[in-house]
Amino acid sequence: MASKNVKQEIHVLLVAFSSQGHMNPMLRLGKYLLTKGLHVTLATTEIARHRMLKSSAISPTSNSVSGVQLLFFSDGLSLEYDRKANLDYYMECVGKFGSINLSNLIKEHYPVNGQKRLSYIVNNPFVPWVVDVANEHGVPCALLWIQPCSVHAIYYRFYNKLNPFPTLIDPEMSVQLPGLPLLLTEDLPSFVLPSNPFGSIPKLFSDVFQNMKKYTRILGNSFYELEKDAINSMSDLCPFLPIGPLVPTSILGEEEEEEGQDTGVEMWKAENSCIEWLNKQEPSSVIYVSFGSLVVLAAKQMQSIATALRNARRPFIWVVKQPDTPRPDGSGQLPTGFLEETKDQGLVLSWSPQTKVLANVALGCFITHCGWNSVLETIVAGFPVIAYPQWTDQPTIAKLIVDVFGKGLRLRENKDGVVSEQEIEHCIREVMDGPRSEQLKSNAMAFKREAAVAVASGGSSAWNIQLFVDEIIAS
Ligand SMILES: O=c1ccn([C@@H]2O[C@H](COP(=O)(O)OP(=O)(O)O[C@H]3O[C@H](CO)[C@@H](O)[C@H](O)[C@H]3O)[C@@H](O)[C@H]2O)c(=O)[nH]1
Repeated sequence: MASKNVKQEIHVLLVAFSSQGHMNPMLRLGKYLLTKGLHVTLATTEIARHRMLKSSAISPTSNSVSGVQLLFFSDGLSLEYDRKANLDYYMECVGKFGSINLSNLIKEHYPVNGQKRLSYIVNNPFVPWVVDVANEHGVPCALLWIQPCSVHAIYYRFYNKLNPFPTLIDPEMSVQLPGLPLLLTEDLPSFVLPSNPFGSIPKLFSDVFQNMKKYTRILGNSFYELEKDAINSMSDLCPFLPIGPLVPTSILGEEEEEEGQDTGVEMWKAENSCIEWLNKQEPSSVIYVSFGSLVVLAAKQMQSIATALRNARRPFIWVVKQPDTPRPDGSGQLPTGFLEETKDQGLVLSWSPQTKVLANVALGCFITHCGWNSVLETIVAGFPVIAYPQWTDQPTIAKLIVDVFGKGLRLRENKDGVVSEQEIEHCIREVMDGPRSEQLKSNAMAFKREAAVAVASGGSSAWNIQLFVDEIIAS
């Protein structure tokens, strides 16, 4: 009883960049910490609050999700400012104003001589300045790395100049790093390549990876059995503590939470009626296509996906998220007539309840941009994927899917930079019922079982979370 009272006085502050794919793993970590009796608050920028109110993920009077308290601070920009179109300036403002405003928030909510003592801060890599704010307040800070450990291992070696990376300008180059398969240019995270147009991200990562020592722990949204070679390869350099997969409890096969409280936030309103439609489809028959929250595909690419889906003559769900501002070049738009031609075959949604879709037995395969949350969700759900990576960590994740996890195929672009309809149709056939289908499905099922073991009591991730909780309590 005495130890429970001690735990109840321990407050942990999680700080995340405001996108859905960044906040959700943090919230799921927060939920684990809550179950251990800690008090947990998640802080992010005001723009997230604005989007969550719009999608009804929170109400104007609520200040918590799944028991995790929410706090918001300003990034110094107006809510209307087009952050996506000005990424470099946006990142600069988040760092400059976010650090001042977060520091003030900490002073206000955890006053030095007050009742609430802030014991620990956890931030994600896209708000790296948080570790300095934590130091300023004398609070230990851990990093939650929200991409694969393999990507962490590449960046760590690249930004600390530990391994000879050949001239990255050479399109024929390859790099062999410990614990990883041979990586070609097409397999590397786009931010290390000279073609990367966003100056702010390499600068941000360079700071993060040269300053890993500021953190007490590097936690990771992965699990040991999934990336053991990469995780082992980092043990002497910068130990990585995998505590994932941080996915909703419903897809993990644990108890369902209340509607809308599945340990996550929804920045866009999901079209839940698709579940009823899915329930009417044959098992393992449906192709699910989604490219996450950020990617907008070129008009030609939309055309070839549309043709491939129509020709595949299988049921499908395609998430086509409308860009915030319509593009005059037609990117992100469905070809004319597609909806009418396929109305008896499939559904096009502007946003899906993805984790519920992936948990449905009707799902056969997922054509994905390889966002790490989506890929972890398919690992837990246990079916194969078709990888069409676009940027950032996605090329490396596609490489892992094909060559390390052995649970999917990668779409190849033609010389015009487009994946043809024939290529998409071919991969769909291969994954659904081609000669390699059984092996891909069996590998996918094996990782599903391993993921379930990792998070269950006594499993590798459950063990690591307890280790971290013990460190927080002892701090
Ligand atoms: O219709 C949809 C589509 C997606 N999702 C959810 O949205 C999240 C998307 O996350 P992710 O798959 O990681 O994609 P992004 O939002 O694109 O994620 C960004 O952040 C990830 C973590 O850093 C990186 O791995 C990606 O490359 C980067 O694009 C997932 O949880 C999905 O379940 C839905 O609920 N409905």
